[in-house]
Amino acid sequence: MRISKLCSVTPSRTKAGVRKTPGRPARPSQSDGVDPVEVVCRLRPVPEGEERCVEQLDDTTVLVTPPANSQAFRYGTAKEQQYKFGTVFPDTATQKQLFDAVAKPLVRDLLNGKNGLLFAYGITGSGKTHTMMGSQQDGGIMPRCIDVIFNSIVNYQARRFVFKPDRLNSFDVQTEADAMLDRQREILNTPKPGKTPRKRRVPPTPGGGGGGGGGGSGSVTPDESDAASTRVPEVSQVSGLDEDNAFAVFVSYVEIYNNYVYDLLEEVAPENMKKSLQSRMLREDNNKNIYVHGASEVEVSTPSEALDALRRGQRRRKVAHTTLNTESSRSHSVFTIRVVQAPLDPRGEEVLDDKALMVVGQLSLVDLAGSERTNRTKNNGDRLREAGNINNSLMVLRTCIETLRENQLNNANKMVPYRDSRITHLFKNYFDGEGKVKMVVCVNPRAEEYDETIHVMKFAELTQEVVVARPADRPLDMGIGLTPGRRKANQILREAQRRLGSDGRPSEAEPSGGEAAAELAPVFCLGPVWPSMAMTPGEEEETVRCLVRFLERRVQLRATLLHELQRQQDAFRQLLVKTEMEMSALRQENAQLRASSDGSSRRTAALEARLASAEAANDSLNRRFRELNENQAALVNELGEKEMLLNQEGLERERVKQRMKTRMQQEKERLASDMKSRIKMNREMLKTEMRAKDEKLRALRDIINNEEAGFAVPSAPPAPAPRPRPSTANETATFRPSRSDPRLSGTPQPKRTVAATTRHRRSKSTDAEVWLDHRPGHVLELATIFQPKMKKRKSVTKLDAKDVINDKTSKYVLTHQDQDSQGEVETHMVKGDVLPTVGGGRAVVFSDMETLRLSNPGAKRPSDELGPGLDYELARERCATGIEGHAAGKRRKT
Ligand SMILES: Nc1ncnc2c1ncn2[C@@H]1O[C@H](COP(=O)(O)OP(=O)(O)OP(=O)(O)O)[C@@H](O)[C@H]1O
Repeated sequence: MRISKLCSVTPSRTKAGVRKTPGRPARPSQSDGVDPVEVVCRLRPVPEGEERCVEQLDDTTVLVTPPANSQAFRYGTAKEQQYKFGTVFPDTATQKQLFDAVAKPLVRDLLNGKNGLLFAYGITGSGKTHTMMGSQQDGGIMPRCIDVIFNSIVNYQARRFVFKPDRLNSFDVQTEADAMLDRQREILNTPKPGKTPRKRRVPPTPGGGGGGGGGGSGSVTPDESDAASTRVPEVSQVSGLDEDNAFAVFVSYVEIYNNYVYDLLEEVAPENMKKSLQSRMLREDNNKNIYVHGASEVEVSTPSEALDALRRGQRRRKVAHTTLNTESSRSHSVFTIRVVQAPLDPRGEEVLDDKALMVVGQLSLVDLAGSERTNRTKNNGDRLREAGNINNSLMVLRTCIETLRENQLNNANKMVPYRDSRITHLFKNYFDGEGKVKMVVCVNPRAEEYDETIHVMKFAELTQEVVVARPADRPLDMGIGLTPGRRKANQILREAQRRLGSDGRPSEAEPSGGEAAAELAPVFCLGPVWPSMAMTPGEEEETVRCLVRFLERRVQLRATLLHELQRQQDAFRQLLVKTEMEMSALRQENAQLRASSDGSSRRTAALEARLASAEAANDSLNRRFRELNENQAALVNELGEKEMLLNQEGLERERVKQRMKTRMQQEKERLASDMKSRIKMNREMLKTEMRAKDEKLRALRDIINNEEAGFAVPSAPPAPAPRPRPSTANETATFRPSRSDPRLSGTPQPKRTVAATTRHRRSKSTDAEVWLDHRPGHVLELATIFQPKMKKRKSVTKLDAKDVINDKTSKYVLTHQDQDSQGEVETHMVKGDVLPTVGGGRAVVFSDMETLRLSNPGAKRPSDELGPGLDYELARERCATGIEGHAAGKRRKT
């Protein structure tokens, strides 16, 4: 039901001096058939010395000051703010004061057949449970409501099981016989005290009403019963109830945990106690009221039975420990009290069996779970999921309230998302105008709680701006023509019958039959009390006249009553006849309907079963969906983390690469410079070696020249040694011995009369060659495999001119032995061609030198110094340098 009217601002909301939130709309007045949601604020005590952020300014206003360590203060968005509520209860306010002001009017409404919703809202640890439950000695709203209800209906309670829930959110009236059967069944089903030693029945409280029968749910543990005995009950009551009605009280207790509804009063066998409860569905009854389908509704006849049910449910509530509050409620709990009343029959004896005459009032007392920040409570796993669900359902509650307010302000018809959360879905009827809504905002004034308290304050203030339609008064007097005072008349009659003996006379024990008659008088009286009949002399006539008048009035009244009786009897008879006729028609119709109803029932049962399985499937899909969502969120987080790691690794790899590059570059440069210096050193060594060898050759030439006096070999002055030049790969590959080197040939260069014999030429005339093998001094015979090949030769130790100057000798070889740098014997064979000179002489032109050397392969040779890592280019260069150094065409045999 949409509330379209908005009304003027109430004076209390526009009090001077109060800084209001800008743009706040006017609050509707109550004269429009609507009531605003009543919001009161309760501050909880703060330990001495702790910093506060909430102060009470007056009965309706609080001042919220941001502390320096709050987020809002840090972001610079904080400022002092005043909030106004219906009433502000200071931290010294008692439970009774709060109950009288807030909950008692709702109990009055309940007993008059109206609905009410009261919920406690606030952050974790702000005192919601304390406000709703309280302690044994100082009960909160819930136990006080129970006490006041029973205090008020104690004399008008229906017998147990007369009203029976029909499991479709309504009640049936049973006949006294059926109710008695149920009572007997209950007694039989109640465990015997001997079988359950840890539990015992609570004796009914004195004056506990005419319930009789005792409750099956009334068993408590000794501890609880002790606690009950120390309980201080609320003694007040509500007056003005219809005494001719019979009342019964039913309680149900459900919790909404992770957006599932559980029945906290579900009968569970002790062995199954630890199994989790089955979740329940929310359904709409015939009157479009939302209710928890299949939730247990327990009839309670005494406050202790009701409190026992409350405690039983609380034991099952999911209470988890968080770091904020050691006993924090992790679920929303809804304790619902339903009071059923129906008129007694004309005799004042039994309840009229007519559903239309029945009136049911409902009061829902809700302890919401605390809103909390997950990072502050360090929740994880299940607790984190709980926190998410709690915050989500509270968020939906806020959204519903905001949408309602918006609709009412703008006369719009936006859909209110009641169904987004179970808690709002369950409250839908209240906001649609089926009852009064009140909210107790519990506030913990500690400065630490500022950031969350401010959200609670804003929401609470906003809630006050929502109005709900005032429920129409339900006619408790059904206008069915029943005589008022039936209950009392019946009681008196019963009392009189009890006092009268079986013979209809007053029993001996009774003081007098007259007293009973006197008590009956007010009920069956035909007029005022009899006038005095004492005959005072002189006033007899007057007395008689007065008596006559009295009797005439009485006779007249009697006649009127008789006439009325006759009229009523006639009307009744006609009604009976008519009813009888209708009854027979109805019977026929009933038979037809029953037949079709059976079919419908079967179809309904099948549909119900399908619905149940669909709901179960839907439930599990929802659960799965939620799990998948959670998994997805977790995976997304994980992915993000992994991507971050990858990025970091990439960066690290780049850094290492860069470092390696730099090091490689440095190493390369170092090696290059190292190599250069080594090469330089080797070159120097080779040059030195070459110089030494040149020296030796020169010495050899000198020897030869000296030994062969008269041997006319013109010798040219030694030419300057050619400057070593850097060799190239090509030069190495196309190695040509420098036969023209004047240092070796000893041929006079300027004349150039004789061409040096080439090896090529030599090979062609090998057979014709006659060698002059010159071995001066002692030559060691070496076991070399390679031996000079000289087919024709003449060996001499001392050279004679005629050995050379003849026509036969064409080749000359000088064998010379030496010691190399390793101490090995090196045999040098300096070869030359014996060529005729133009003067008719003979000249030896040195063209080749062969070196025979034996060396130990294990011994270290100078070339090894180059090391294993010697670069090919470097080796080649070094060889080339060596060859270049041996400009005389030296060949090495090893
Ligand atoms: N008005 C008060 N007077 C004295 N003590 C109080 C008051 N309000 C709260 N407390 C104490 O503060 C503590 C926390 O209160 P309570 O459990 O009621 O918080 P809560 O809002 O229900 O928390 P949660 O949402 O976690 O269930 C309890 O020990 C309670 O006794």
